[in-house]
Amino acid sequence: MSEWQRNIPFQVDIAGIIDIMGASLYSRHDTPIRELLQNSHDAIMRRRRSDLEFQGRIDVIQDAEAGLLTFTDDGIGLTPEEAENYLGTLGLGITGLIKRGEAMPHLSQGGDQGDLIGQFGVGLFSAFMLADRLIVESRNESADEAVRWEAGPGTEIDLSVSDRATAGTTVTLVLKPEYKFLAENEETIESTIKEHADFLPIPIHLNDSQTRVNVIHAAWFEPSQDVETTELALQAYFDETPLDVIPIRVEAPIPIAGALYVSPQRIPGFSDTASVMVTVRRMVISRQIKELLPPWATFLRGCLELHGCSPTASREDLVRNKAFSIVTETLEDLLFRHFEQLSENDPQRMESIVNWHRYSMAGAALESRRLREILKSSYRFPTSHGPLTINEILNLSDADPLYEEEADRVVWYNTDRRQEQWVNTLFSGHSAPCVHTFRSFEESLLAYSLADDFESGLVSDLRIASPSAPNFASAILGVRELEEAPAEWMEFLSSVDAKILIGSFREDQPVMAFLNERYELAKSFDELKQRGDIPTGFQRLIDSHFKDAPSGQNEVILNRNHPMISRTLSKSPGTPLSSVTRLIVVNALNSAGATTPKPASRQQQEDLEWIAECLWGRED
Ligand SMILES: Nc1ncnc2c1ncn2[C@@H]1O[C@H](COP(=O)(O)OP(=O)(O)OP(=O)(O)O)[C@@H](O)[C@H]1O
Repeated sequence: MSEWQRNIPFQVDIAGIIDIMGASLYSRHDTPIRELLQNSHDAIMRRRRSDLEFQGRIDVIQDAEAGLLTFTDDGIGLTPEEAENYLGTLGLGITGLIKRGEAMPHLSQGGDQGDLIGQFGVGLFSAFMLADRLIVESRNESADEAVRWEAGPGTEIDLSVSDRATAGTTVTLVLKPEYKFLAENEETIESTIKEHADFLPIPIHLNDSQTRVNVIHAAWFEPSQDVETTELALQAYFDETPLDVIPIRVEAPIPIAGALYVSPQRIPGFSDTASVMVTVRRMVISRQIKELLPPWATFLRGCLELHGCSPTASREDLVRNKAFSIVTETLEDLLFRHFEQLSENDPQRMESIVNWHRYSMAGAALESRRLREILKSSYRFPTSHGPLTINEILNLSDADPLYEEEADRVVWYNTDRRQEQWVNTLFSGHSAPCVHTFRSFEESLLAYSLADDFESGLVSDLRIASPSAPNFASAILGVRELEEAPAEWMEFLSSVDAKILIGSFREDQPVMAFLNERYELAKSFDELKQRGDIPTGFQRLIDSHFKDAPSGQNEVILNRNHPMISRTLSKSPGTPLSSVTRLIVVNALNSAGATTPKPASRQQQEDLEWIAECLWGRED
């Protein structure tokens, strides 16, 4: 067996790499345009270092006839050696070397001042996604001659002398047939430039037009922002009227600049799609960076420059690194402070913001105590006493020492929309309100907000407005001597599917019926479940809701003070009068909004026949 060892260089199949870039790295076909604008930007920035007055300019020219798209800048340019070393080496670029502090001193000119965008040395190659051939003609400002560099994705590179007279670089894309439209359609290129480079601090001109395509200036990036100007700028740029503007300028622990605003658009459900635009060194990275803002702030829009964050290689997202988490923490704290101050200084505006985005805020407040504190004075619940904030509800809910020994405050709530009117009537004579929480997250928000108070030593009891809740019957309904009905009556009334209680009321009513929404809900879900109609994700949600708050039952109180009921109860079930009572009970539940269970409907028929028979006698 012969022994051998060889040292071979890595082989890179450029055409294959370009395929990968197109298919996996970049999600859009216009990415190479952004990359080339970025290279021009970096070259101009490097030239500005030696000439602070230098403004620079980028020109994009479409040549429909020849199928060419060219990018020209008057930046620092490349020497023939630099073109040879850096243009044709995937993964190596002067920009990246400068940023990493590895560049020769004459290249870095004072080191990275943080204004260069490139870093990976792959951007130029992305042009092969669109082009069969790429031609770079460049002249370094202090070089004796200009250079021409030409290559196709799988070809050798041709280097030659160029007759370019001025400093700068022109990159020409000989477009693939399927991308020829990029040389023809002006609007496409214009919107791509705006999409990515609207705020780049260098004018970009298309097809020799006098006016630049990009806006460059945005009021929200100004070092000393004027809120009103920022508001107008946001309004014009995002085409909506902000409900509130939050100018942002943080230097430490990480620089964040820009402005956010409360959108007047309602965000459906608990959406997690943030729509804040992010720039890094003014190049737009994305209009939808996820997880940047806290989950409760989905109603915010705006634009932020995150100088300290690193774009991913595709430059369509940010790397989730330490800097990113510092930015998210800083932003969350800043937003909390903004809304806390707004609650103090302009409670009405805060209330209207909360009202506009109430469901996303209430849902998110379940996860955040600090947000709950803000909502306590700005989130209005519908109550029997009109819309009230939690603070107002608490102020009105002092416990009556006559009935309550343990609780300092008792907050009554109702979860069933169908009994809203009825509950409002019951509470109208009381100083304490009844809070309507028709959505389960509102019920949880109320419960969590009361629980937050326990730490301060206040015991607030949250009770559902139903006869089984302690002291409801006595304190609110004025029902005395409430007790469960004897077993024989429970049995007799079992088909109505409700808990049967007996009590004495002041009013001249035979029965009172209370619905329990959860019970009705649970019944409907049970039916759906049996039919297999509920998607598993939804089922899990429902199960957890019922686990946290077990379903109760509808309830009926028979009034023993009512002459007919007292006569009925004085005998055993089975008399015609007891059948009349059963009909009245079903009717009371129906009037409250409950549906009649099937066995009760059947029984209704039998009850009616039995009563008729007793009235007229059996006809043979
Ligand atoms: N218009 C230009 N003017 C001057 N030099 C350029 C120009 N375009 C490219 N270069 C040089 O070519 C190198 C490679 O460019 P490329 O776009 O591949 O990578 P990059 O810009 O360094 O990094 P990234 O891939 O992150 O954009 C750059 O670092 C720069 O030195």
